[in-house]
Amino acid sequence: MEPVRVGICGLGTVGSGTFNVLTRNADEIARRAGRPIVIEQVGARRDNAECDLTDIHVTRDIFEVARNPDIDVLVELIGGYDVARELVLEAIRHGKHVVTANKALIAVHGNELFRAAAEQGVIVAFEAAVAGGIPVIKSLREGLGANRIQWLAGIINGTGNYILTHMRDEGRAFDDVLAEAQSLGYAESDPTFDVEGIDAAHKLTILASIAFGVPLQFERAYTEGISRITAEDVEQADQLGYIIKHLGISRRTDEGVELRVHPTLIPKERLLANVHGVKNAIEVMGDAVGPTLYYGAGAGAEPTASAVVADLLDVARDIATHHDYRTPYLAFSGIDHDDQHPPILPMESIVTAYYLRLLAVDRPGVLARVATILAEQGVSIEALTQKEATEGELVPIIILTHRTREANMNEAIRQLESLADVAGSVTRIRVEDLDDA
Ligand SMILES: NC(=O)C1=CN([C@@H]2O[C@H](COP(=O)(O)OP(=O)(O)OC[C@H]3O[C@@H](n4cnc5c(N)ncnc54)[C@H](O)[C@@H]3O)[C@@H](O)[C@H]2O)C=CC1
Ligand SMILES: N[C@@H](CC=O)C(=O)O
Ligand code: NA
Repeated sequence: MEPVRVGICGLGTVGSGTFNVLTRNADEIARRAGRPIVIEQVGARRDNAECDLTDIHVTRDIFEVARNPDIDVLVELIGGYDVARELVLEAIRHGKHVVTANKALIAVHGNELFRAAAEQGVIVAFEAAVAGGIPVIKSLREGLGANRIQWLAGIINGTGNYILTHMRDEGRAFDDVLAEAQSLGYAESDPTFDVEGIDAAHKLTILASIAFGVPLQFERAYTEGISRITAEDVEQADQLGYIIKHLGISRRTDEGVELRVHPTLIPKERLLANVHGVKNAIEVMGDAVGPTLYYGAGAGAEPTASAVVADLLDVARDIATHHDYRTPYLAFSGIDHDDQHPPILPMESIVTAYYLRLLAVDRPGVLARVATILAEQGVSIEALTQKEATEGELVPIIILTHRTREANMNEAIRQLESLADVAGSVTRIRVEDLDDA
């Protein structure tokens, strides 16, 4: 059969990994695809010493790749929103299939890109965009197709999990571990995307669309990062039998779909509590299959390349299939035209348990006043501990609550912070038992 001709744009961490995996495993990949997958052209600002570019047609103009009549598939690995969007739209206009690892692009511009691709009848594949090498998109979109998905929760940022793991286990400083994650090629070009939860929210947006059949709505995701987690909270969580992980959570309720990314206390014995370093894991609950877990490297050159090349194999197999008979981009047919899909819920309406830490003046009646405020908001307390005074006259109070509405918790925290007995702000970390697992 005719080879599939690939143009790779961007030769950084993932671009070089993709180049090398495709080259090294060319024979194995050709046997799987039933035809060779060949690198016809590379678009890169500069060569990369990791890649042997002898005999490769290299251009400094990535748009030349998008317009090259000898290219069947453009692989977009430059990252970012705007140029990547232009590049992919240009490739689609020229009838090319597209493979991308760019979650920012798919989460923010995906609805537009899929419309354009459907009009041209071309594939846009993006397995590498969520959880790097873990084939979670394929699993959700195809393997779990029989199920009504109930919820999914995952560690979906490798850099963030790497930082949390090494800070906790080695007592190292945040900035020091972040620099290491950057040097290993895990971090985004703007690492605030990793540490402030934006990258995880991009990925969760994509997972939720595929799980629940809703259009991509990144702007509705609640996003909170790991930069404010303190060693003290890690220690308190540990004493209570929990570990703090940065989770993306999406859940179907009677009212709509939750879409939230935030640090979360989870019981130490849960599988997700034991996912460390750059590893990612996503737990998916289906009504028929029950809980399933997907685990592996969430970032890095060759793990991510593994997903990019798997998408190229899918393109090679599906290239001759009419667009109407291919798997839909987001797993459900006609998401765009279907206004029956559930809404994304505002954060105020979610229901979860909470860990609270506050500093109070050590005088009679303080605990009663704290408990009264919580009770008036309908928040019931599971455990309350008053610690030894650490800061002058101030004592830390740690509270675990039962499940309650976020709006009630917001009001309770507002009132607690306005008490004369309470110093500074109240730390709030959500608690999930993931108890169907
Ligand atoms: N690094 C990782 O572990 C993972 C990265 N991704 C995604 O893969 C994509 C690429 O990420 P990395 O390889 O880590 O980034 P990178 O910064 O290492 O590589 C990007 C490359 O694209 C080149 N580039 C950017 N704009 C260009 C232009 N206009 N013309 C020519 N070259 C251009 C840059 O010079 C750079 O070499 C991003 O969308 C990222 O979010 C996804 C999963 C994992
Ligand atoms: N920066 C991302 C890369 C993979 O998506 C991460 O750390 O997870
Ligand atoms: Na993946």
